[in-house]
Amino acid sequence: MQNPGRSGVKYLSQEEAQAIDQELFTEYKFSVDQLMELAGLSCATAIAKAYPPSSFTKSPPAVLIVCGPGNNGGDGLVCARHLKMFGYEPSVHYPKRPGKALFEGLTTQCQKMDIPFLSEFPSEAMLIDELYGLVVDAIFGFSFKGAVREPFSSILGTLEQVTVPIASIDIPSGWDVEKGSPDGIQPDMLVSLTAPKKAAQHFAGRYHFLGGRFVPMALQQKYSLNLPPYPETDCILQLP
Ligand SMILES: NC(=O)C1=CN([C@@H]2O[C@H](COP(=O)(O)OP(=O)(O)OC[C@H]3O[C@@H](n4cnc5c(N)ncnc54)[C@H](OP(=O)(O)O)[C@@H]3O)[C@@H](O)[C@H]2O)[C@H](O)CC1
Ligand SMILES: [K+]
Repeated sequence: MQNPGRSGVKYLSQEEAQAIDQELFTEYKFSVDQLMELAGLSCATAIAKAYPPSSFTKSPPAVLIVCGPGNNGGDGLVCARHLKMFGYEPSVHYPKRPGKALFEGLTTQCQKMDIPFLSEFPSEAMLIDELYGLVVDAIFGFSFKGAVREPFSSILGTLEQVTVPIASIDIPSGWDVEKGSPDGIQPDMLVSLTAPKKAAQHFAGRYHFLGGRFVPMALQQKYSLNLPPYPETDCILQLP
């Protein structure tokens, strides 16, 4: 087996993560909506496990979800909807919206569930700490490359200074997908989808979960993912 992580699970290169993603769509005929729903539900479930509403210092448990322009941002919108169902009070910042029906639909669903969309990102980290007990980072996933462009570089600059925990979906945003980023945001939680990416080896937060229990066994074997067994019917699994 190549490149096994601490739990024996394989840590994927950017190219492998994108190849598996493509294969799920082209060969296995999943639709993006299907996998995004399962990915977002996994993230909300992991959050509820690590940060139950009772652990928040303020009630209602307010969560700020920052969504980026790609599918990672879509996972964030799905996560926001499920968090609301779980009793949290999510607010979304979604500054760069792709003009696609999938994302418009997810946005409408959130709006109709009274999830506010903030037009401006709070400029001060202190303000975020005062208003929210958790930040969900759904800005970039495994397709991120190069230097961060605006408006996300300012947003990530602010997030580097917040003291409330950050939960990152799939990759801590701004991190090189393989090498990580010692100067970037340092999330308290990482939910790796399908399988962890190489950057996850630099994750030093408290909670690393695996989510997205949708990879057929033949595909797991083709890429030697060596995924640990999920407990019973759970959609998430905590990695050591
Ligand atoms: N198989 C799975 O596990 C599934 C995972 N899902 C989630 O999807 C993401 C990957 O989604 P993808 O759309 O391929 O990419 P990203 O969300 O990472 O982001 C792409 C957008 O980001 C912009 N981008 C890239 N680099 C930069 C940068 N340096 N600065 C600013 N913006 C950047 C890019 O913009 P362009 O201008 O280049 O077009 C893209 O718009 C995966 O990580 C999971 O979270 C699926 O939901 C389900 C299947
Ligand atoms: K992310």
